[in-house]
Amino acid sequence: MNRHMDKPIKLTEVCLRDGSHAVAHQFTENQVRDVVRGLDGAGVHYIEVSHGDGLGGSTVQYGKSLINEMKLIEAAVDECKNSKVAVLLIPGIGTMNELKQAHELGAQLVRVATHATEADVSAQHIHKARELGMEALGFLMMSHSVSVTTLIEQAKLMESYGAEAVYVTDSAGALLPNEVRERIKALRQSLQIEVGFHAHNNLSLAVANTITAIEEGATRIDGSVRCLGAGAGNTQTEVLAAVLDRMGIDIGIDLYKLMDVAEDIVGPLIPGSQEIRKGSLVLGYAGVYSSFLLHAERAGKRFNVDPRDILVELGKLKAVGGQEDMILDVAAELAKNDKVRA
Ligand SMILES: C[C@H](O)CC(=O)C(=O)O
Ligand SMILES: [Mn+2]
Repeated sequence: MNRHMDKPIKLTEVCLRDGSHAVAHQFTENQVRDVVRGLDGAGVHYIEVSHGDGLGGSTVQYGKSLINEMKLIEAAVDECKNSKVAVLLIPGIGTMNELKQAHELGAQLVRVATHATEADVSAQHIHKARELGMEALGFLMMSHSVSVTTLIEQAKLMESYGAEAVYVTDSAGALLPNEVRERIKALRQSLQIEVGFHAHNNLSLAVANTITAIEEGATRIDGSVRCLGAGAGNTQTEVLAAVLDRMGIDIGIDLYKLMDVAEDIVGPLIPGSQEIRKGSLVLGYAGVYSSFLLHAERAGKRFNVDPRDILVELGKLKAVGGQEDMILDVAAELAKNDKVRA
């Protein structure tokens, strides 16, 4: 363990939840079963399964799932021998009903996600999860967009509701290593509970930022094999596992087995490529919610405008998760302005 760590690192694999954005929520039950079997065999601690926008996300606004997420959660639980199944819930998108259903199907942990200034809406879901006997963690999205002081205030609210950890969630992949360091350090100094970190790789900093977070004492860490996640994806789990191994930090995962899952099972599911391309780079550069990428690309085609212009505008407007409808408005407005100029 490193000098700041008082607990072992617990890894949550998010390729079946954050990665749901990258496959437009089209995972099949067999795909989920295969991935979970592989991850469980490699010793991954938690495997998150839900629609990309969390429980209840299958809507016209966020994208319809091919298969009902409850069926996928049930299948994942069925495949796990040691790993625990986690779910994500954004209050208002997911409700108590979905939380109870996921729990009855065997999900053992929920991450209650709110925008970084809206922690107060997580109270009842955190309480409910604890009452059900689930682990309940807070997830402060778009953490780059608020001051450290605000982040501390919001994290403390989640702690007061009973959260057992709070994550600095870099939804836009916009945080620089020094900004990760100051956020994790501040939360570690201000909270009694564990601190977590969730990265996106839009500026190619996900592994470096995750290591920085660990150095500052974060013990709840997210990764996605082959970077399968929104935008340029998350911290590539198998790469992180190799780096941690080189650093002498044992997280109890079989590196070769994890590499094989990445190569043989998850790789073939990836529709495009998770390399950093102009769209995902602009997400990190302009500080835009990573799951907006595919929506912006579609809107760009529909209105014949450059998706980068849409994303930059959304960054200026400080759009937050849940405001996906703004993407079409912005694209339509840009198209109108282009016509006026022409
Ligand atoms: C619902 C989002 O996709 C949650 C997340 O993974 C993030 O904000 O990043
Ligand atoms: Mn994410």
